[in-house]
Amino acid sequence: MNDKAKTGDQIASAIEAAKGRATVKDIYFVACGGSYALMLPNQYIMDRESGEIAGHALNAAEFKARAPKRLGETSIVILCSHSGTTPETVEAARYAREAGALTIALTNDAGSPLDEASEYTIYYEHEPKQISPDHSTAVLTRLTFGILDAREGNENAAKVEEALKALPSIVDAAIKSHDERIATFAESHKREEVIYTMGAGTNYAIAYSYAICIFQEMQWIHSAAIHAGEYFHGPFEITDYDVPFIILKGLGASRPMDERAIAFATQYSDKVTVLDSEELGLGAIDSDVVEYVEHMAFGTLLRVYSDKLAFSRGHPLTVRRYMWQMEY
Ligand SMILES: O=P(O)(O)OC[C@H]1O[C@](O)(CO)[C@@H](O)[C@@H]1O
Repeated sequence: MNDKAKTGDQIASAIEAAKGRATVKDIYFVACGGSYALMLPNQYIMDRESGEIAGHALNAAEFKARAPKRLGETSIVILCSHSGTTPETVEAARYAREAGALTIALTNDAGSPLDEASEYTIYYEHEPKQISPDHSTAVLTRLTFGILDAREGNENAAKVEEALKALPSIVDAAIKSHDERIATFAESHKREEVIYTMGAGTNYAIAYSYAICIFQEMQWIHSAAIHAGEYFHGPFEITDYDVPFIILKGLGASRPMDERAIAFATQYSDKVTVLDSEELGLGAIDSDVVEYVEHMAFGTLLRVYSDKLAFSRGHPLTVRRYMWQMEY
């Protein structure tokens, strides 16, 4: 169990360090797999909220291979690895630190190689079927807004803190209200060989992590995350009456993209599962910031969906053929 007071202090220390830098031009959000997916909404936040600092979310190996020319003392590199051991992420931390960047790591494991390699570390809580301000994705959002506020002043930072406090009860209620739908989804999809996911804005991150971590990695179901705006530029050709999709409908700036994709997909496929932020109760969150937190509600709810699906398929979420079983 994580010490919540400690997480708050660690976030504050990292923000203080970011404030202390003479100039900050870039924040690189660097990780692999599920932890990389957590980074994507933060690039979105930087694009929407920062007038001075550019945000870049990158896979850790890509970050090092790309060797951004601007990387240096004007950079903050935020890394995340749940285990703290993913070699590419640890290596990225070392590389960024050597380049003079401020390195801030998020991990669930104190004393891990990532912790050792980074200047600042923030430990987070982990309970996939719940959300709280101390869960990884919320901690990252607090850090991003904290840095934004410290460097530029940000009028949405306080609203985000409030939204994160309101989120747990909204999500718990949404999970309860989906009880029957979760069971129906699991039974009706247990023999599917392919399930696509779709989203836009911050919710694309959830579509992506669900496709690569839940369907491909943990269920060995073929999948791909389709950006709702990109759907009409190739992927919609695979739509058919028997092709399943999960589509996330947000309340943010991307909602029209979601609506367009849902209208088309539901016309030609009989197997579209739509999760709507509004219907989940996210309408109660301040409309200025709902798009920065709604992906957390989708992520938590979908994790409950995957538990039930895994049970119906008789394929536990913990089984791997290759990951952690061999050299790769
Ligand atoms: O660096 P982390 O967060 O420990 O991730 C390790 C692995 O866990 C996952 O995020 C999910 O199992 C994978 O995508 C990744 O390879």
